[in-house]
Amino acid sequence: MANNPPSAPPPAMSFEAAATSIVAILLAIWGYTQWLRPFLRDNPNRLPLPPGPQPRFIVGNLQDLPSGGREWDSYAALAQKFKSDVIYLRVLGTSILSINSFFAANELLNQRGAVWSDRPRLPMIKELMGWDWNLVLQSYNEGFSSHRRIVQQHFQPGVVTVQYRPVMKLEVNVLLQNLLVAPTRFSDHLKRMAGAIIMMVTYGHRVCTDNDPFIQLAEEVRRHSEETPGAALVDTMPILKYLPSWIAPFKRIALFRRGLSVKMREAPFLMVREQLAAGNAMRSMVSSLLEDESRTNDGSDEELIKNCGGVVYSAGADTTATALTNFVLAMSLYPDVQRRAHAELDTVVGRGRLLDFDDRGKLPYLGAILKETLRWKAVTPLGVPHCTTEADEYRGFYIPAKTTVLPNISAMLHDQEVYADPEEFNPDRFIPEGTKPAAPDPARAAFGFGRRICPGRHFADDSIWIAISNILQVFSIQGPDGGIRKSNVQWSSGLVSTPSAFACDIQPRFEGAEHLMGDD
Ligand code: HEM
Repeated sequence: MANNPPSAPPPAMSFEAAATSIVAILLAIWGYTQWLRPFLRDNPNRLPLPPGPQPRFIVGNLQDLPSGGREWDSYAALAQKFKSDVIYLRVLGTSILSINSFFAANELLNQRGAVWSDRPRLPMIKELMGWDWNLVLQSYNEGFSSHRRIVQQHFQPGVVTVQYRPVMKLEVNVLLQNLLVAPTRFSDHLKRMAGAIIMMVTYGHRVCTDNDPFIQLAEEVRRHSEETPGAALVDTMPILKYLPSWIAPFKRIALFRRGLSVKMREAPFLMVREQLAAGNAMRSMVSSLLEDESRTNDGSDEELIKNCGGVVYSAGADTTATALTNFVLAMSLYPDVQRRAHAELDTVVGRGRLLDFDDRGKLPYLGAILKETLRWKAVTPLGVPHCTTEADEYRGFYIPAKTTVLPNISAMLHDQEVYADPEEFNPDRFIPEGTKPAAPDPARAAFGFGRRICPGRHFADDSIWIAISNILQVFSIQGPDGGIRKSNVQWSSGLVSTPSAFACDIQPRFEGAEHLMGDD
């Protein structure tokens, strides 16, 4: 038998290959510990996690995370599939809990507010885009309570009624005139009205033209915020934020948007400070805070005031304008609802004057339209994410500390058990009849929960009511010939979900209606 030649020794592993293997092993260990963490830490009784799709090794539920539009429906579908209103997902070490019923939201976010009211880290929007100053996204350790106290004080019901209602009436009158002159541009007019009210009460700035720089800035911010906070990969893998910009395009986008965040906070604030120095500032939230601050004279609160002005400006205008646009769409799709509203207005107020806040109690059907507007299409369908500060137990399930909590407001407002035929715009559901009680007020979910509940809700309620009631009093809204097909309108992702453009016809509904709209 011939001898086989001795085999060549295996080639020595190159340095690169060895390094790659070590990194891969370290990553696998990291992934494994991240994957196991919720079971190991703070879970002495080894409670199970809430129902949800089976996680995969290392990446967890990355592929199950809803994306690509209407994420609220995908979360609701997961809730149906797993027959549970709370759904647990784990993505690269981050725990996510989707809450899909008001019942669970009430038990967790309202009743256990001390633990369930923080905000998640959100590296994309807060650290890279620079929105960490914004109360809406602020954690407890980022100055939440001082910011919240100021905004709450300036938007409590007494202040809204006395100081802000006159501004709302004035700007609604401008809205009516704009709708009369250029009805097809209704969407711009609604944005302008919502922005103008906010600019006046926050900074004492009167919006006089469509080209107002602050309204345009707000619109630019809106155009660049069509992603749901927490949806970026860097939010679940914060380490990615250290990648250089040339291989991480999201960092270049974030840098551009950072500029908008700075402008939104700085520009109107500097305007008020200059006006105060010149002695011609109008009374507003920011001017009175600055005057108070100059009396105490320590200069330390300027940043706080700047932040509070910026948050009201960024949180208040877009939300209100979106609710009003949904209302216009509903009116053009449901002519019978509109006819009944017109009849109620003609009977109670007549056609001789514009209605006022005092008329509200006498107009139950209009009140029901407002509620149905907030229910039919949630303005913030996935709310703003909450975060748990410590581990908790719910219905025998273990909820890890630092879980990102997504309240599925849309699912709560479309719960078949609570609101029959939820896709239909039906204000009657809010009018009690015989022994049938009214459906629950959607405000219990639409404005969020617990310690983070929207501080602008009284203001939003008043401004939306006065706008829709005045529009209905003088105008009739119709879809274009052939009507609008509901399926043609799409709602965006993002914190605020706006409908895509649609056409409709808005005309005065009786002779002389235009004379009710006075010069402002
Ligand atoms: C239709 C109108 C509006 C809707 C549907 C709405 C909805 C919401 C929701 C769902 C939240 C999150 C609550 C939570 O985390 O549980 C929120 C927070 C907030 N809203 Fe509104 N909002 C509206 C109008 C306004 C207005 C007019 C203002 C102006 C004052 C405002 C200021 C804020 C602020 C500052 C926060 C953050 C509160 C915090 O994190 O502590 N909102 N809003």
